[in-house]
Amino acid sequence: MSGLPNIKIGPFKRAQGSIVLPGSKSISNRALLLAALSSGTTTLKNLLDADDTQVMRNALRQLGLSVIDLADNVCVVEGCGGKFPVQNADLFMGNAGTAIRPLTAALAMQGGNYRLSGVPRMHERPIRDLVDGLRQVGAKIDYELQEGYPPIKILAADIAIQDVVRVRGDVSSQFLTALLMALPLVAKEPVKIEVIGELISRPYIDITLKLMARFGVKVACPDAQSFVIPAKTSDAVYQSPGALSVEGDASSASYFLALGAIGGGPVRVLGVGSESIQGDVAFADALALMGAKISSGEDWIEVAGVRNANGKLNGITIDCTEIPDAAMTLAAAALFAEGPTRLNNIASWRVKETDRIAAMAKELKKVGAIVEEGADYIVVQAPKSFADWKFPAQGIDTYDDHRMAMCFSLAAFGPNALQINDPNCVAKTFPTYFAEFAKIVS
Ligand SMILES: O=C(O)C1=C[C@@H](OP(=O)(O)O)[C@@H](O)[C@H](O)C1
Ligand SMILES: C=C(OP(=O)(O)O)C(=O)O
Repeated sequence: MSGLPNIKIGPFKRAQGSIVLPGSKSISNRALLLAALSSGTTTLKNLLDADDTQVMRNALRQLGLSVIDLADNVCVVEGCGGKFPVQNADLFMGNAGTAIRPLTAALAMQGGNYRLSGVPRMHERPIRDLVDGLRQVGAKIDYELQEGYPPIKILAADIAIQDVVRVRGDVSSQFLTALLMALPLVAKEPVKIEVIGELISRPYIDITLKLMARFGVKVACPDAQSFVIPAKTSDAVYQSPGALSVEGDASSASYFLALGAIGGGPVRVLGVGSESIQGDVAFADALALMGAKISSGEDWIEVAGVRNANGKLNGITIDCTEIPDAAMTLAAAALFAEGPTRLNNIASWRVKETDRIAAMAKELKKVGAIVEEGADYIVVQAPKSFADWKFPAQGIDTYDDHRMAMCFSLAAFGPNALQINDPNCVAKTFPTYFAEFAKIVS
């Protein structure tokens, strides 16, 4: 599909089948970094092969690590025991938040000189709260173009660990994740990280803590806003667990689960289920609230149509602060619901791959939905009947946002075929999305 300007899909009526999910982006990039920082060799299984995890792998290789890709998404990482072999590097981070933010923090602990940059949109995505946190322990970081945004330069500095490091958590949880993973490298004494104000996207912090524990570092959480990192007892803080299997991606699952509701199902996703450590599995609960028939096991979730006799979902009002990514799928599923769907607490959408609230609103209107947007919410009302759907002759624009492309594949269950522009942007987290989609729709 590489480079295709657009694809035309649908109209479809049925979705049925099962899909083996690619590995979780969030777990893959954390596991790669922790494996690199640990002592010992780690064999990562079911690692996500996509743009976001390739930029992390390439950066680690540039930093002097051995990161070897084997067949079947197995990757072997030779840990460096906390000190990267290369102390000067210019690293390209694409548009991967889970790469640039944690790496910035880890690099700031190294005493070397590094530059991190990305695609133009990355240079519009905030990093100030992380830089402010790192400066509290003596890190020297300069903004190259615009204050508060990449590209950034990390300059060699002596890190002087403090008892308490404060960080804001209301723009992105990735800043806290980055500090949590990096500060153990230098914590001669226990360090408390205090979150100032609201902490959004909390389930991603739980992923961070669970993975750190797998690599031998246990963080205490005396209250919801405080995290205590233990004092290091040896130079190599992180210990390789030997092998680590990456779960399927719960955000990627959301598109197929929604298809199982609007296309009758059953559609089963394999790789995430009741045992998942990812917050986005809660998408299934939101879909159940909309009237979908859901069942699940340890590592699978299935959707078999909807409970309503008319075959439609119900509109709901829901707080999305814990499922920022899968929440986009709810906005698209709302095209097949009776009554409005209101998604609250989604301000962070505005600083992700694109301004997702604006992009969603604009494209949903193109197919005939009635949409209201606010600073931190969106309300989506489906076209009243099939006759009220509009046909966007120029297609649906995707804004270089993988989730826009994947969400709008759902809209091919309306009355018209649909053109999706620049579908290849799914490569950020799910390069084979449209091939997998084609296998289950008719
Ligand atoms: O830590 C992570 O793996 C992520 C955290 C979330 O970002 P925010 O914390 O910025 O909401 C999420 O949207 C992103 O896709 C992955
Ligand atoms: C927000 C996302 O990505 P990132 O990790 O770049 O923040 C996303 O995948 O939806």
